[in-house]
Amino acid sequence: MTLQSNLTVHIGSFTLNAQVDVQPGSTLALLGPNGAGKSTALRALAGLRPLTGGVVELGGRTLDDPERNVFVPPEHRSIGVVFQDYLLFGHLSAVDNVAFGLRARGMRKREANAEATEWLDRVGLAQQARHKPRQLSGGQAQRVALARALAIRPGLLLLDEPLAALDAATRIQIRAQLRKHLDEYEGATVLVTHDPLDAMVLADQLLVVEHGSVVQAGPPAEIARRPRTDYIAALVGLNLYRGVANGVSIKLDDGGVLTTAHPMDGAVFVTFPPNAVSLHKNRPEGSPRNTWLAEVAGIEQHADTVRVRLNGTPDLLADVTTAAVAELSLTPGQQVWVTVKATETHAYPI
Ligand SMILES: Nc1ncnc2c1ncn2[C@@H]1O[C@H](COP(=O)(O)OP(=O)(O)OP(=O)(O)O)[C@@H](O)[C@H]1O
Repeated sequence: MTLQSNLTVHIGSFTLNAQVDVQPGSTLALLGPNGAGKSTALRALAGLRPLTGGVVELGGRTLDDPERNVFVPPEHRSIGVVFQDYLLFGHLSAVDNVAFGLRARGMRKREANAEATEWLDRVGLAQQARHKPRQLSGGQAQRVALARALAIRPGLLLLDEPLAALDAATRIQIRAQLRKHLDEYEGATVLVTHDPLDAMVLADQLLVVEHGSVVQAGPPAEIARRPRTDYIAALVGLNLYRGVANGVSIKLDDGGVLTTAHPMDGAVFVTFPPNAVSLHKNRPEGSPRNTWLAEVAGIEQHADTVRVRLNGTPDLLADVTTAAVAELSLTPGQQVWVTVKATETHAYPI
């Protein structure tokens, strides 16, 4: 079913305002920092938090419209949910958990059990059908919850941080399986995450929410290539600036000038990846056009690179090797020369 919604929710001083539309067979990820309003959006769609304003329509049916006094309670919406806070019923076996929604919708016990068993088989848990939730691993419980949500053949599937509680190895495995189930699922899916990798792997569309508002929407690759806020740029690991282009020269709004390879005019965003930055003790000779002096503000060790935060005009992130850190004997407070080739920068209109 197609989801069309315009969500306005007030909670105390917080306001969520977001348009969330998803086509059948498609997955939209809501991505954003803590407290942005992602879970609030999901709860509003599920009917667990009534709208203050706006509308929720699923398959042409109005589920919530405060202006017209329409509110369909959660159990009467064709919506399957996998939420962290009520993953499974502890006293029911895996198969009874999956059968629960079918029974609640009037299916006879034997039929519901047969369907539930099929669903458990589909998520690879036929052997665990009689297990209680406490006898399941985190990953298994997650799959039972997914089977329970899908068993009712909902028009809309809502997943709140479906992989957050899993350890790193299980996460990779469950992420791939979830992708497969979402590919097979014919309804619309809305997924909440603050892990960009989950969003990139699982979703066809991203909606980035900050402070209760949508700051960017589009396909994941497009958002990664053209981030519009610092949060998104940091998430996808890019340096991002706003400025005004005059040919290949871009005067940055917060100070500094960058040279880019392709001439442009007017207000632009300009980005370059941290691994395109070189650091030097002395001003390099015959260096690229983008050369400036900056001060090391922080050094963080990542898997196989070191991310260096630098204050300058402009500030930036640089990814360098451990060897380079040692060679430059980088320490916070130290001054270094920064270079970025014009061909490594990417500018696009605002
Ligand atoms: N029951 C509540 N009472 C008061 N404030 C609330 C309540 N639920 C949410 N909020 C506030 O609403 C805002 C949005 O919260 P929400 O849980 O939707 O964010 P989120 O993006 O899902 O964050 P997280 O990633 O931390 O789960 C926050 O500022 C939060 O403090």
